[in-house]
Amino acid sequence: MPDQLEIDNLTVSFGAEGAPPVLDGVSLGVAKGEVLAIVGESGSGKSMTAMSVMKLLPRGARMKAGGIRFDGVDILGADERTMNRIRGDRVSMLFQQPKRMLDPTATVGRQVAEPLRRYAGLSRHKAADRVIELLSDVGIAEPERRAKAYAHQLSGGIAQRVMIAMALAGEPELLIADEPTTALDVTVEVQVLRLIATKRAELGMSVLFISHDLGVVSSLADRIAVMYAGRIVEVGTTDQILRQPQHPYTRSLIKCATLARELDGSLFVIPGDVSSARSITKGCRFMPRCPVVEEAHLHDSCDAEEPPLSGCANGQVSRCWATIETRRSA
Ligand SMILES: Nc1ncnc2c1ncn2[C@@H]1O[C@H](COP(=O)(O)OP(=O)(O)OP(=O)(O)O)[C@@H](O)[C@H]1O
Repeated sequence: MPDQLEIDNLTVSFGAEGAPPVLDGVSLGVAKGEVLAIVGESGSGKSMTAMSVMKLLPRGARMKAGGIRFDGVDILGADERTMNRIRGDRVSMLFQQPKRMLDPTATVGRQVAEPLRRYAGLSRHKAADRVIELLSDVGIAEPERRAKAYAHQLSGGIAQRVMIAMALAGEPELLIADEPTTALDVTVEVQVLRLIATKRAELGMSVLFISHDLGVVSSLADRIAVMYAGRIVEVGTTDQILRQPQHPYTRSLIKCATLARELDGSLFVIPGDVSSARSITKGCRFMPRCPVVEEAHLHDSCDAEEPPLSGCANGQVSRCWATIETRRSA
């Protein structure tokens, strides 16, 4: 059965012709009911991937190649009417700054009711009742009182619960969550992650979850895709990625993750800078920061040619010459 969401060789650029793409040949699939996390440092292309699925790329972005299909619908070829229906009904999105996403001039109740009236065609009265059910369903105490509140009267955690209520109002088939807990403190973050996991199980929806932190996604994701400088560098089940990471970048991200920090109390930062990596057109983009290139004596290979995404028998794939060498000699 084909995946519910299929991203195939997606390439996106900004600026002058010939500028290095911000997404370079990204291919990913999300099966129905699956949680796929995309993880990588800031600037790796996670949000661009998510916005491409919603066909909401910023002005100036050029899609150069590739295709996206959602439940068989060609997203890139779809007209605005089809896209509005998909966005309003079948695919919902959660963002990092929930308070900024809410309209400061309208009550919570009015904002949650809006999609119910517009897409589900509920009467004002029925929508108001449904709003209270939805707010209560996402764990908001005193939903009648909260429905009358404005965004500035909510904590970050309650605002994100309101956004989740809005996102789930139409019972979407796919939820795209772009760093939805980054602005929240740790206790609230855990609650929101649990809420997303519960709702995913209840509704049987798929989730594309974006984060810079492997620790955050470890409890929620079925599979993890690791991105670096516009490229997918590793994909595997959550267990494979956390227990047997193949790519040195994934191993560095594991060291950076909150879970690892909590265990040994130290903060790890990957040495070097990601900013120029996209303009590396010949060799491995991670090579200037790679901790294994010297010890594996692979400098020439890594410098000469970008490694392909290549797989183990268990389905895990990664883009690293050292891993390919190890597999070859095993
Ligand atoms: N409007 C824009 N104009 C030009 N370049 C952009 C624009 N938006 C994003 N980019 C480029 O695309 C790259 C990928 O951005 P993206 O937002 O997808 O990264 P990300 O992995 O989601 O990081 P973050 O967590 O910081 O959002 C950025 O490094 C930036 O250089």
